[in-house]
Amino acid sequence: MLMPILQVNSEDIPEYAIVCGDPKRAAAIAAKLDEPRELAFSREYRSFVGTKDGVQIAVVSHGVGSPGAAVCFEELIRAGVKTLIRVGTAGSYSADHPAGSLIVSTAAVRTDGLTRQLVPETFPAVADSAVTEALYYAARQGEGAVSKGITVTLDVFFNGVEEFPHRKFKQAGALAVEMEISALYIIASLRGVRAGAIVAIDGYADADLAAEYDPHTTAVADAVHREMDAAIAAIVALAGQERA
Ligand SMILES: O=P(O)(O)O[C@H]1O[C@H](CO)[C@@H](O)[C@H]1O
Ligand SMILES: O=c1cc[nH]c(=O)[nH]1
Repeated sequence: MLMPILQVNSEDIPEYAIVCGDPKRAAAIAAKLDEPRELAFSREYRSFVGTKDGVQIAVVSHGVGSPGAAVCFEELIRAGVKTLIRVGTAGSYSADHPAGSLIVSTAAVRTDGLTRQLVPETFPAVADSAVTEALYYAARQGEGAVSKGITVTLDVFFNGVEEFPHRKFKQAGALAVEMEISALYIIASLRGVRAGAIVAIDGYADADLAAEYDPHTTAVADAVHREMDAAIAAIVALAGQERA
């Protein structure tokens, strides 16, 4: 069956998928797989499939923001994906997590517009525990700092006249902010599949992003490569657990 927006055939989509915002990052992740094959490039959604240690993995970009990303997650699940891992970037809430460090997201604050139109506001956006543990273990095999904790999903990147909500979420224990994980966790829960996410810190959330945002430093690029490797290794480990 052809997925109308991703333009991929369900026959080509395996049970495991890595998703990320940037189509170029999707190509870089696919290049780490054996025999990668591009399936489609439709709108912001660039789709590949390849294998690692005999496990078939799809890699698909979802663009920026929860509504567009939700379309990607929904079509992948309809096509047969049972485990999704997001490999993203995020702004840090503290000097404990500087640019170049990694955070595995255990749950997401739902400061997005999409998920409140899917489930009640009291419903939590939580990662699958097995996926989270596999990601955290795999990430710690690489060099560099890795933490796990709550992340915030927000629709706003460049602020307007309203205050960002970062101060109160930091005080409550959140570690970083990005733009799609709550959608991933809520949709995974709704559709009965499992999901997890890892993000590379690319700066501080309370910086003036319009003036200072630079996700193209060597430290960030290295962290993105470490999180790509961690996601692939986590999927190979999860597939091994399922076979056992
Ligand atoms: O690096 P990605 O995966 O795109 O993630 C983050 O970067 C984008 C903002 O620049 C948003 O999509 C945010 O969630
Ligand atoms: O949403 C995002 C993503 C990366 N960095 C940020 O500061 N915010």
